[in-house]
Amino acid sequence: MSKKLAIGGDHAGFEYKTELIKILESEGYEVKDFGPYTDASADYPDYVHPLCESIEKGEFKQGILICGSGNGVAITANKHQGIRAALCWTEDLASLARKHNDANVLALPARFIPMELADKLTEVFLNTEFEGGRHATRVNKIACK
Ligand SMILES: O=C(CO)[C@H](O)[C@H](O)[C@H](O)COP(=O)(O)O
Repeated sequence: MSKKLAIGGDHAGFEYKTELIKILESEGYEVKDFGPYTDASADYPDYVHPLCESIEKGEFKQGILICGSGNGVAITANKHQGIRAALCWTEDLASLARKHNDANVLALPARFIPMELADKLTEVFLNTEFEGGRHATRVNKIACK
């Protein structure tokens, strides 16, 4: 799996995003931060759309999006045909998002999980492979175009 990664969110995810970038870079990931760059109130679509377009263009294989509940970023990301964003709050969900759904974006709910769990979910997501097989048949039927 590529060590290049896209990350973004909104003000509610800013602190976790900052922490995750530090951790990921210390692990050798090249992380592009799509913002926001402060914790001032921000509109997550302004950051989510550019990140998703970048993944759709092939500049990144995977991304992490963080907002308060994770729903705003996930809903926005999943408007993109090339994006499969999964909102995860347990390790099993993060693992299944990769194994069964080939999710390419992890959506994290910063206001509902501790930072240590956000880190763990990210690790599981980035280190779990898609199982393919029957799941590939289904995943190939997701996009609408
Ligand atoms: O969009 C969201 C809900 O799905 C995110 O959780 C946002 O971070 C949240 O709505 C931000 O709320 P705030 O009151 O503007 O801080």
